[in-house]
Amino acid sequence: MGDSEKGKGSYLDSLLNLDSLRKSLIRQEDTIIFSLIERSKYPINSPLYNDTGPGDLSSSLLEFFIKESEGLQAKVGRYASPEENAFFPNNLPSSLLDPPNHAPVLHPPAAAVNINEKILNLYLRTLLPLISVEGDDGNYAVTAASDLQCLQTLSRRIHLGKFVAEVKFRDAPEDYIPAIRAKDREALMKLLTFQKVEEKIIKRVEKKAMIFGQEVELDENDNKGKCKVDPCVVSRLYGEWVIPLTKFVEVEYLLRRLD
Ligand SMILES: O=C(O)C(=O)C[C@]1(C(=O)O)C=C[C@@H](O)C=C1
Repeated sequence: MGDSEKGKGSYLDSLLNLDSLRKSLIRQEDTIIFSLIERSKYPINSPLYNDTGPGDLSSSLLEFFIKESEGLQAKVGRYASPEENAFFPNNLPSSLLDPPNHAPVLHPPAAAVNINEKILNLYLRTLLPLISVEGDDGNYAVTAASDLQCLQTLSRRIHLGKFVAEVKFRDAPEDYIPAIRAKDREALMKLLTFQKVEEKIIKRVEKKAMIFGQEVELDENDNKGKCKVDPCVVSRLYGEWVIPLTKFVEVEYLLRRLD
């Protein structure tokens, strides 16, 4: 087996193992928190989000930026990965690369679950005002790039729920199949919930936001203790949106698992 084959084997194994998926979710907390810290450098820059952009642009400047960026990334194979979901999946160009030659990990009809519209609305309406200050510094390109980074890291984390659901289903099909057949969302939610795991995550992300967002000074007395992103916003983000949306993806995936 060549190096690339070995790599593929362990990559697929890691997507079918609850411990390694949870490790990946923990590592993604760092990426999400750093992306929020980056976005908080810029003010809201609201002209980016106006319904119509400059000139004859019929969408917001941010939507235009996301569509064009996704088009470019699609050509380099981003959406050939089952972990990636586009915000504007219609009419994306094909990848220039050969498709991956391993068996799909996810159940094909269920793999199409995509809740990015919800994530985008939540980001724009609720999260952005909590992490950026009022104002307009005209830095629209870097602000849009920063928005896209936040959106993609959040989307990746939340949609990893499909893999978590697949592993849980494979581990105990006899528990899940009756609830899926009965389309019983509540029973599915109960089966896939681990309260203790959630409580730990919410505490950990608050602590990480406190540590990652500190001003680092050589003289400890100069550290005023102000964080770049409010740790309470990060724990709220996880408790009220990230974890519930991940669970929503898990349920949506499972409901299609027997199709
Ligand atoms: O770790 C799991 O079992 C998951 O399903 C992921 C997750 C999460 O979003 O972090 C969601 C539901 C569980 O209650 C715990 C954690």
